Amino acid sequence: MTSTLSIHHDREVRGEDVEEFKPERFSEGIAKASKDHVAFLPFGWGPRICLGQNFAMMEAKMALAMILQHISLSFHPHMPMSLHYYHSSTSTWSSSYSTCAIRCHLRVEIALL
Ligand code: HEM
Repeated sequence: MTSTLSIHHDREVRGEDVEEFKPERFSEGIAKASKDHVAFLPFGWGPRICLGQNFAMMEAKMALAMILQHISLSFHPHMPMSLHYYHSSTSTWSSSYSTCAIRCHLRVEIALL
């Protein structure tokens, strides 16, 4: 049985900062987030791969969309911003997709209900 926890915390593959919360490590896609592009297996792999993978991803996107409806985002006027378009065919979740990643600092205002 493969240990997803040890794969996702392998310093040789992910670097010494593996324990740090750095979502920007995925800014150029899953394939470039580590030295081994197949070492990201949140839903397992092979014949016993998670049956709810697509459902879980859809739910996560819906939850994020619902949260974002109550948050106002604006670009920070003094922070640099870079915009990247990339295309990947190695995603676990889709055979092919195009994505735009904006690396910037945001001001977040949350509207309390
Ligand atoms: C973020 C959410 C989820 C994560 C990270 C996740 C992750 C996993 C992992 C790691 C496995 C084991 C795969 C393996 O043994 O190689 C698994 C199995 C499974 N998951 Fe999920 N899962 C999630 C959500 C769901 C949901 C929402 C459902 C159902 C609606 C679901 C149904 C299943 C089932 C039925 C299996 C067993 C598949 C089998 O043994 O053939 N999962 N999941």
